[in-house]
Amino acid sequence: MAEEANPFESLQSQIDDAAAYLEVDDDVIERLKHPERVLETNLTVEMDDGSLERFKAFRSQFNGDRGPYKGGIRYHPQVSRDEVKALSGWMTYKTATADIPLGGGKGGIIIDPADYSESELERVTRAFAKELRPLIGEDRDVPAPDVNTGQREMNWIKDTYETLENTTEPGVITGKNLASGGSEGRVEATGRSTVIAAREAFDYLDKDLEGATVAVQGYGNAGWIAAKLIDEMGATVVAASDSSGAIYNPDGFDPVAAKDHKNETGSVIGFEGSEEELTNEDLLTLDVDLLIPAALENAIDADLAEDVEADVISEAANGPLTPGADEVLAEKDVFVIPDILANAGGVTVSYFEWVQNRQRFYWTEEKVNAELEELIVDAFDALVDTFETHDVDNARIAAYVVAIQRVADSFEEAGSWP
Ligand SMILES: NC(=O)C1=CN([C@@H]2O[C@H](COP(=O)(O)OP(=O)(O)OC[C@H]3O[C@@H](n4cnc5c(N)ncnc54)[C@H](O)[C@@H]3O)[C@@H](O)[C@H]2O)C=CC1
Ligand SMILES: O=C(O)CCC(=O)C(=O)O
Repeated sequence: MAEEANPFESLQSQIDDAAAYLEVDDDVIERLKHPERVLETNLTVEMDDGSLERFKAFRSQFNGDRGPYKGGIRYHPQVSRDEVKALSGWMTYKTATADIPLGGGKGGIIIDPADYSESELERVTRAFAKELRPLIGEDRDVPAPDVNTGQREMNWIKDTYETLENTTEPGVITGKNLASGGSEGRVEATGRSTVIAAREAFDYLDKDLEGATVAVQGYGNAGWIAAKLIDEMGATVVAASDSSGAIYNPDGFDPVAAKDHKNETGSVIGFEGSEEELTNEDLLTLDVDLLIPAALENAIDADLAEDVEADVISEAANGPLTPGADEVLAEKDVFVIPDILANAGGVTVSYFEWVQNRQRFYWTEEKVNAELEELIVDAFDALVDTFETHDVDNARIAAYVVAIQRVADSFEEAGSWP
């Protein structure tokens, strides 16, 4: 029977796996397995035809021991309270892995944006921003983009917040466009860290990235940029997918042309550089050197993991492997670079954006990318160091050992229980 993974339970089991290697008090570990608070709200919004529609929305503030809560806002029909809680926990351990002074949060609205006009989406977003207003702020909680949200939504949230607060506070949200106080390099940052981490893993495993074959599941912000950058590093992108299916060419294709095709038609399907169309499942089990899951949670469960043939997986998505898949892949010696490191580029450049907003002093793209490179390489080195010294089963556990220790240290150094 296929493994049914609740993302929040997956997060908690990842924490338990790592806690076994740590000398952190059980009560502190238990605290670090739950969000500090979760907002659940209903947005009632007027549609273009004058009718009213209700949307359930959430914001989970998981942990603020190391700094303001930080994490994206997702628009998707499958958003749920448990998914948002899990994503906010993963943010907590991601900011700790990258060693940036932020906590973890996440938000989401249960909505399929494809069903709504731009003006309806603007009203939904501004309604959510009103509900978020008492919770967010540059020193409290700083949202950002995630699945199906981007600069447009971030600009609306910033504008609503600043209007209601009668202030200018661009650091209340990141992932804005440049004219609204965004950072150079933020759009590319998630894909960039995914490939920097892959490059470091290939180096660590003594594998050649030049000519290595790559499959990318999900061709949105994270996936397509990862495809473009890994191609620039000399690897060959042979497969890509989106929610309509997958394209494949064993000789490789131009990832930018595939993206242009998706922009024009709405999907990678039908791209002229493809030799064959595959199902999404076929893509995940291709015999490639590197697999980049860049869509949603639970893409690979224990059953499917048995058929995975990639040597290295770099998780651009959050939570793409179930705990059962992790076990199977560890037994098969597949090197999995966990999401909390591989996709940490997004929040790291969000951190740079927040720093620039607060200083009102903006960096060049070269500076952003150089600082990002340094933090991701340092995080990878810390992971490898723990992977080797603690004799853990997989790289995810190593990343959590490092991250949980950092969060626990902040909590314990701040004082005692209330
Ligand atoms: N945008 C960001 O800055 C960050 C995103 N992430 C994670 O990366 C993942 C993707 O996010 P974005 O690229 O921002 O979203 P996006 O909305 O730009 O793109 C998502 C892509 O996944 C595809 N997709 C959906 N279901 C699929 C399926 N079953 N099989 C194949 N493709 C499927 C969609 O068609 C779309 O191309 C998510 O897990 C997100 O949490 C992580 C860190 C930061
Ligand atoms: O940029 C950010 O603050 C968070 C991005 C995000 O939601 C993620 O890393 O999953």
